[in-house]
Amino acid sequence: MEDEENIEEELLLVESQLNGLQDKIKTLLDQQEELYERQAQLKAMLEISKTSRDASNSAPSVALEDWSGKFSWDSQADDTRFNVFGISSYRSNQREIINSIMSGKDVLVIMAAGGGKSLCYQLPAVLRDGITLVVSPLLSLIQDQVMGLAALGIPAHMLTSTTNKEIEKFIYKALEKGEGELKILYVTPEKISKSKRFMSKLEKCHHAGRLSLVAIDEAHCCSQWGHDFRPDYKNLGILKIQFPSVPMIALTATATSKVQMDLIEMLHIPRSVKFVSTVNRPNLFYRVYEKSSVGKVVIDEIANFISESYPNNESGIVYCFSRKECEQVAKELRGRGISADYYHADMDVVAREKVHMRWSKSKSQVIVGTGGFWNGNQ
Ligand SMILES: Nc1ncnc2c1ncn2[C@@H]1O[C@H](COP(=O)(O)OP(=O)(O)OP(=O)(O)O)[C@@H](O)[C@H]1O
Repeated sequence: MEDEENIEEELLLVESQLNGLQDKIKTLLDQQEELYERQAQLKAMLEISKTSRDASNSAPSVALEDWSGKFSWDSQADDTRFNVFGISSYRSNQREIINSIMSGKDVLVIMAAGGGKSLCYQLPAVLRDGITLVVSPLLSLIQDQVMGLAALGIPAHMLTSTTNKEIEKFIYKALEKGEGELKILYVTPEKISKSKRFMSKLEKCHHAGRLSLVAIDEAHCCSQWGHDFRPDYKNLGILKIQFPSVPMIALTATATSKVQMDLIEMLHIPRSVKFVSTVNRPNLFYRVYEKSSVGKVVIDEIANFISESYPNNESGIVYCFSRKECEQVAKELRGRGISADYYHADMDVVAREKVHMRWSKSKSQVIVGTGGFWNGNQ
């Protein structure tokens, strides 16, 4: 009897010790989880910090000053800049980039959005004999560029799924036979990867010595490490393989050193001269507002923010996560008197074009879009 009591007593003691241990184990496991989480955060921070240091430390492969000296085309370039493009002076790196292309180099340009990348290939396109091929990912952007160039009197066309037969015929004749006036031809990457007919005409153009320059806009789309990888961009390497003597310029606003290395490899431009301009844009700032949990209130707040902060109908973009949300938010904003259109990947090309055109001509104030609208519309 006494034995049993002793055993029970000890059992209670062991159980209480076990409970104590369980608590300690739980605390330790919680601690371990927290440490793992912090370890992952610190590793990610280190990776980001290294990547951005590499990007800012990576000096151009040829000293900048080598490209800012005197060149035989200086006066012609100045004349074209001023009298054709209406630009009174170059911005940072533009002249050097233009000089390196005019010298026949391949060039990689990393320049902030709105920094003036287009001039870097459009001006050499005008100066050099022959046709410049520009690959750009978005139809609406291409349309803007072609309209802008036409307004400057520069013969530019686009060959895309929306191009009519007559223009297509004109472009093919210009490529194949050098007939008609064509200086800059815009295509989407699909044209390069999917149209054998186009590639054969381009080959003929090159063979006749009329392909003067290849420009790859939004070049970060080549890399699957970039934020906007496009499978068709992966095939653009064919251009350097087929036309090795034609200088190539790859332009982007955002590329980590990993993306830069990737796109240099994919486009086959290992000797490219690299120009990195600052991505610091002091005119941009973030402001964070607490979001209400009530959907209607959120829309009211967005609508109030737009009408109070932008009373003169200045244009802007509202981003949403899903396509359905874009449509709903645009509708709600319209209901509150704000001219808003939605834009997302489920819409067909014509509908997207229409929205982009309305927005660029200030016929609608706000685009409600998914991330896809960001590309090229910064
Ligand atoms: N040297 C310059 N002086 C004044 N304006 C310029 C100069 N270079 C370019 N611009 C103007 O700056 C604007 C932005 O240029 P551009 O569209 O080429 O920028 P971007 O770098 O291609 O931007 P994004 O990445 O958004 O496509 C255009 O209106 C262009 O005419």
